[in-house]
Amino acid sequence: MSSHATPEAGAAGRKPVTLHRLREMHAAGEKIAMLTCYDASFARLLDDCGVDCLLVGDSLGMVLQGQPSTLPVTLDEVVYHTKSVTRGNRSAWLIADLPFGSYQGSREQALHSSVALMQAGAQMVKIEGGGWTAETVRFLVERGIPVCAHLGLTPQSVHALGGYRVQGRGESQAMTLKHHAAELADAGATMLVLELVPGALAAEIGALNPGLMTIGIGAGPQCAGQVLVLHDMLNVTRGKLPRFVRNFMAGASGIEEAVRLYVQDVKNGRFPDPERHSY
Ligand SMILES: Nc1nc(=O)c2c([nH]1)NC[C@@H]1CN(c3ccc(C(=O)N[C@@H](CCC(=O)O)C(=O)O)cc3)CN21
Ligand SMILES: CC(C)C(=O)C(=O)O
Ligand SMILES: [Mg+2]
Repeated sequence: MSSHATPEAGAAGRKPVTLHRLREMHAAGEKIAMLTCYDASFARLLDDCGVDCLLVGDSLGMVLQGQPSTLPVTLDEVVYHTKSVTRGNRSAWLIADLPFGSYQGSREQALHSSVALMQAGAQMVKIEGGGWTAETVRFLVERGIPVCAHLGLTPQSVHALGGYRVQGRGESQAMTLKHHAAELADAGATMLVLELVPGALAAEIGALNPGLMTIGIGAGPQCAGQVLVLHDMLNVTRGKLPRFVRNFMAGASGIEEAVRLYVQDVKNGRFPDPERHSY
């Protein structure tokens, strides 16, 4: 198991990805490649393949635990996986999801939950929803916690939304989404995951908020970056997958090549395909 890499060197000896570096990439038009990650072994592999950001997503409830939604996931569970990912990761930027029920109670609850994630090794927390969340985002950002917002299909609200459906269709829904994005940007969010929204709307939100790095999942190619659930892009997930997923194992010799292909195709704009993976 000997390695000739220096202890602090990650993918091809890259320097740690910082918020400063991500902003530079964004300004230069270099796409940000993000994947979900839940354990130390994959953290090392994804980091070695040049994935910019790892997300300890509450999707772990579905892909690791077999739950029917992300709602049963607890803060302690996300903390546990964040600690594992932190140990395996060397240089990728590490984001952890605030799970359902860990931030809605009060700004103080959101702070306590975020502290737990940051102490587990996260460098940024992700919070679902718009409107009331803006004041929580401001509270966290003022206290030194970088925040990624999440709009569009917010899976913790699946029962309120009536299923995993495309969001922001129609003029009034699109207006609300744009309004929420602007409020979150003003509150100090530095990233924004846009899930299952029309590509044109995602592009518009990015253009209207140049300080906000938009990360799309089923939101078209005109985002600052892309994210997928690891098990989906590695063709591990069984059953019907959302149309925005591409199986990167097809045409790859193994997991490492599939991940490198993902990074490459996000960077050069070949993923997502505006026809097949967008709405
Ligand atoms: N494995 C996994 N991958 C994910 O991307 C994911 C999760 N789990 N869990 C949490 C949410 C749920 N997600 C989903 C689930 C289903 C669709 C889906 O079936 N979408 C339809 C579009 C429906 C419409 O047109 O309104 C599709 O065909 O893509 C999308 C996102 C995304 N997230
Ligand atoms: C799919 C991403 C954006 C997520 O929130 C998760 O994996 O939980
Ligand atoms: Mg999530």
